[in-house]
Amino acid sequence: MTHKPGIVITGASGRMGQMLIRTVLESGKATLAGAVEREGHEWVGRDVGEMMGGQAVGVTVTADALEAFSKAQAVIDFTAPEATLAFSKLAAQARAVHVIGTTGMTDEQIAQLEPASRHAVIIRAGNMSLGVNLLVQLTKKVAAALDEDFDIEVIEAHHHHKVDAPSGTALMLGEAAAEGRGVKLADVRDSGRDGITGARKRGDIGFTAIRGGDIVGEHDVLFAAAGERIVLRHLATDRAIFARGALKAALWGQDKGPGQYDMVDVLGL
Ligand SMILES: NC(=O)c1ccc[n+]([C@@H]2O[C@H](COP(=O)([O-])OP(=O)(O)OC[C@H]3O[C@@H](n4cnc5c(N)ncnc54)[C@H](O)[C@@H]3O)[C@@H](O)[C@H]2O)c1
Ligand SMILES: O=C(O)C1=N[C@H](C(=O)O)CCC1
Repeated sequence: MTHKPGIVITGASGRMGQMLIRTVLESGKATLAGAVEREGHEWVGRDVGEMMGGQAVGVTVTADALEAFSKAQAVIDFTAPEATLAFSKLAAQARAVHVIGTTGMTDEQIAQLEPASRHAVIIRAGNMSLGVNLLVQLTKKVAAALDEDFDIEVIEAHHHHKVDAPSGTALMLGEAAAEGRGVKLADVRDSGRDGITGARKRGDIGFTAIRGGDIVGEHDVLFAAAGERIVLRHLATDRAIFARGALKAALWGQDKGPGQYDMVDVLGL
């Protein structure tokens, strides 16, 4: 690729925002076309490189997302559900590829992305890493091979700042397990056990969320039967894996037609 797409990073000061900015700047495959933060945020009006504690990079953080998007070919967005919905409309207006890493969106919010996807490419995944997307495929296969004698539990662990549970990744894994079993996750989902819950219901898919310290992201899919257990596990130790996946998605989306895609499309899994 000779032309390097310009990429805007939203939520520039966030854990993922800063990792994405570093990843784009170091990639040699894209340019940093903008950095967006909330109105009133202390980084707005300042050079993003300096705010990250390094050299100036010539990109001033702005709260004017549409202005930034209109100068870019892609937007990488790891923020919060309400912000992502607003950004989807603006990215579509600017005809920029919108890569969405934000988790915790409700089904209603996800449905609201549809109008934007008629005009622009949207690539959304609760986890952008190669490893997790492979694990999703494995989970589907294992669930399809086993019957309900195997209880399926998804156990996830994240840092203490995380605001949504179960994690987006846990839900991807739960969806994959449900698909493998030929059921709808909504019909068998069991999250947040507490108190006298009664015995586990056969066929349910359970979720457990651990929050603590600086855990980047850990996911187990447990298949537990009488006398044996299978555990499929992914451990993330560096947020760079998510940022690399998101950049790959932004580049992949450049020659695609409007619509909604995920990392399985991007990675060809
Ligand atoms: N899909 C993946 O691979 C993946 C990986 C890691 C994190 N995530 C998700 O990414 C999201 C962000 O995670 P984080 O750890 O970086 O959180 P964070 O709290 O560190 O960062 C979020 C940033 O978004 C900014 N923001 C919020 N509303 C905004 C708005 N309206 N305009 C501009 N900026 C706004 C905040 O100011 C903050 O800087 C979460 O939903 C998380 O679950 C997804
Ligand atoms: O740090 C987070 O927040 C993460 N969120 C994603 C999720 O909800 O699964 C991916 C892992 C890190």
